[in-house]
This record gives sequence, structure tokens and C-alpha cells, in this order.
Amino acid sequence: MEKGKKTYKQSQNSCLGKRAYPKFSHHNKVQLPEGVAPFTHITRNERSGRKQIKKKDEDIAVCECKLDPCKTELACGERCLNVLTNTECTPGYCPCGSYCKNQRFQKSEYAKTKLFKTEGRGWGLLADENIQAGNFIIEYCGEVISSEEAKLRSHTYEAQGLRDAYIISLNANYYIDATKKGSLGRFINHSCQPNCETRKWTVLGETRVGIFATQDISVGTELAYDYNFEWYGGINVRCLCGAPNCSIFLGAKSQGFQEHNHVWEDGDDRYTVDEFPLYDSAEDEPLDKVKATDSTIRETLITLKTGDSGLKNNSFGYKYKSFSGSAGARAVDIVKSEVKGGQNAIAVSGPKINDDLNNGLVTASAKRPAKRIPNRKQKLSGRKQVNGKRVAQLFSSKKVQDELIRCEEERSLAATKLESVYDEIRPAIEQHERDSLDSLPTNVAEKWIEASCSKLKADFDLYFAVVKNVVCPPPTNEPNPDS
Ligand SMILES: C[S@@+](CC[C@H](N)C(=O)[O-])C[C@H]1O[C@@H](n2cnc3c(N)ncnc32)[C@H](O)[C@@H]1O
Repeated sequence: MEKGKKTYKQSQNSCLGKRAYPKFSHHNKVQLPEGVAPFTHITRNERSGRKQIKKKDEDIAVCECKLDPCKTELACGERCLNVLTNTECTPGYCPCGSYCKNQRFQKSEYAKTKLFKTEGRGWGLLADENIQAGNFIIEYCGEVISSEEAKLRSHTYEAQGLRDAYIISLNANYYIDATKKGSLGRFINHSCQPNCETRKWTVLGETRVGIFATQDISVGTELAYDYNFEWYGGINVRCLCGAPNCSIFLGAKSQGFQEHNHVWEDGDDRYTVDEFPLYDSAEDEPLDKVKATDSTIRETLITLKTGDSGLKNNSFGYKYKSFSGSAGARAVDIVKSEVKGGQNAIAVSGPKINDDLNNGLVTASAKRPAKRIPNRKQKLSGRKQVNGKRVAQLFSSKKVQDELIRCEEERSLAATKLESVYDEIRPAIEQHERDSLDSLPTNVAEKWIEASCSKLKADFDLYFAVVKNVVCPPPTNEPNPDS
């Protein structure tokens, strides 16, 4: 793929007519059937307080497609280098000019769809034309928010009694919330036997989520994708997709599901839990059963398993209002759950891990996602390490002591270098996280890898020297350098 190519001038040819770029409004009006709760229709994600990033010329991916003037419908098709890497072509840079077919998100080239009322699952979206497998159906648009904001909003929506959840994950740190602003993609329901899926595309440097057909879909068929891995928040909802392989709950394997506590509500099939087991999606192990004994306060007994959250005990049980546990108990603050009979108001329930242990995040599964580079410094400084200088004192041989002290000094140099690289690349990492990009620039990643490898090597050299001198101590008749 050629980078940094300047604006392509379309060759004049009799097959080509003049074509201007259409203008697209990001707030296209749509006709909604009566009864649909109001929301603002948008066809482009909104990122509050953030400007569109202007990519440098050399960072723009330009494909190598050659426009066949007599077959313009094939411009930037499935073999386009950008299409193969889920990247949209950039207007003004694509060799196929305005004939480029790889700007579907930018031009909102959606399939025809229609809203309809489902039985028990609220509104749904159906295909209003035949859709071929692989085709782009619609973008999942909404407000791009941080994970902290997603948690906060999710709790607020629950507390407000909103039944339908519209927050999906964009990447490790960002989410798309289509609750108040979104495209019609927000109406696509979940199915354990889906006919479409979400895919991430890079569009003008930003990650966007599209819904694509995974099979041929005939007109009138409901569109559905599997919420697992993408879905965040909301109370646990019993899945009514009706598929034979139904996994019982929506998004049961998603990160949001794992990090949440949930209660069910009477009077709605989706919220009725009789003897359904609750699965810890982190490990696919059945937890203790959820009991619905009382219509006002439900008692839940859940076993929490701690991962690297800082809690020493591996598990502790708790009940609303009472819990048992030792090391973790101090940090657990039980929040009352009240389901008001008849009304749809739900106060969010669950254990609150105190700030000092878990940044105040409400979580039902202490199995944390892998930490990314920005958290690395905290880990580096907090980890208990062997001190080479102190170990050296345990050896009587001066030669061994010197060797270990040298290794320790090298290790401490490597650690300092790693910390300073961290400080140097931190702005680049933060910028990338703010821009919702999944990968770091190569030079940043390389610096980090190099410093990490040096530190690992220094660690290894020290440990190796200790082990070597324990297993094969030097002969005791070594000359005493002081004599
Ligand atoms: C993204 S919204 C989908 C549109 C929603 N049905 C509506 O009326 O706005 C997700 C919500 O739809 C409902 N839902 C989606 N799929 C479902 C399913 N298979 N079973 C039960 N409820 C479902 C749940 O309430 C879920 O929180």
C-alpha cells in the first residue's frame, strides 16, 4: 500500500461523466413508527469536545486500485488493499476518485431496513430488501465515551428504569452509547443464531463499527447479531431469541456483563428468572444460583473470584446486607438493591470495590482485563523484586558478590530507562487512546519493546547469576583480594 500519495487527478475518459461528492448530513431525518421512544438520529459518531483528527499525508493509506473507466462499478472492490484491511479510502487520495466504492461509512451507504415491533424484545430492525452475505448493512452510531463514562451512564440508565441497553464497546477504552443519539443500528436485537455481525473499520483514522450480513438475508427477515463481546451494561436480560443454542442471557460473555451486577424485574419475561443459573462469563463456571424470593428485595449470593485486583483471598461470598470474607471484606461495600413492585425503577445493586483497591469501579467479576501500557508504571514500581545487592551479601565469595552487585546495577539502570521511556511515550499512548485507535505507532511500540526487553534481560542475568552461584559455587580457595 502506498503511503503519502498526493491527490489523484482523474484521467479524462469518455466512459466517465462528471461527478461531485454528495454532501451528507450527519443528522438525517428518519421516519419513526409511532411508539418508538424519541432519540436523535445521527449517521456519524459524536465525540464530545474532540475535533476530527486530520491525518498527515504520509499516514493516509492509499490503495493501488486502477480505475477501469468502463467498469466503474468495480472501483475499490473486494481486492482493494484498503478493503482487505478494513480501512475506508480517503476522498481526494483514492486512485478511483469519486467512483471509489470503499467509502460506505462515510457516505452512509446503508441497506434498506425497517423498524418493526417484536414480541417481547421491544423494537427490532428487519431487512427491507434482499441483502447479500458480506454486505454492509448499517453503522452502529452513537456518542463515543470513555469506559468510566460508560459505567456511569449505564448505572444512571438503570436507575432511570431504561430497559433497553444501547452501549457497545468500541475498543478497550471506549464505548459507543446510542441511547440518546444513534443510527437505526441501535434497534438491531441480539440472537444466539445471528444473521449479521459487527465489524470494526478504520474511517479517516477513526475506528467505527458497522453491521454486516454474515449470510444472505431475504427481505422481511429480522436482522440480529450476537451481542457477546460488544454489549455493555444494562441489567441482565433473559434472551428471547428462541435459538436452540440460546445462551440464556444477553451478552453473557461480554466484558460489560462480567463487570456488572444485575437484578431482574417482575412482570416482564425478559427479567423473570426462575431457576436459571448465572454463569461467570470470565471462566464459564456456574456460580451460585440467583434467587428471587421477595418482590421488593432480592437476595443474591454470588461468589466473587479475585484476579489481580489486589485482594489476597481468592474468593468470598456475600449477600445483600451481609457478607463473609476476610481480606476482601474490608473493601467491599454492599449496595442495596430495591426493585419497586409494579414500577420499572431499579436501583443498581452490587458489590462496590473501594477506590484504593479498584479505582472505585463497580464490578461483579474481579477478573480484570489485561493491563495496557499506561498502567505499566504502577505495576513496575509496585512489584516485589529480588534485590541483587542484598542477595550478594548471602554469598561469602567476593567474586560472586561483585558479580551480583554488577547485575543489580545493570538491572536498576534498565528499570530507570524503562520508566523514562514510559514517560516519553505516554503522551503518544494517551493520544491514541483518546482517538480510539487500537494500535500504537510503530516507533512508540518499538521503543517500549526495546526498553522492556533490556529490563527483562537484566532481570534474567541477575537471576541466572544467583542460580548459577548456588548450583555451582566457585571454589572456596579463591585468593582473598584484600590480603
Ligand atoms: C440495542 S437495543 C435493541 C433495540 C430494542 N429492542 C429497542 O426496542 O430499542 C438492546 C435491547 O433490546 C432488548 N433485546 C435485544 N435482543 C433481545 C433478545 N434476544 N431477547 C430479549 N431482549 C432483547 C434488550 O432489552 C436489550 O437491552
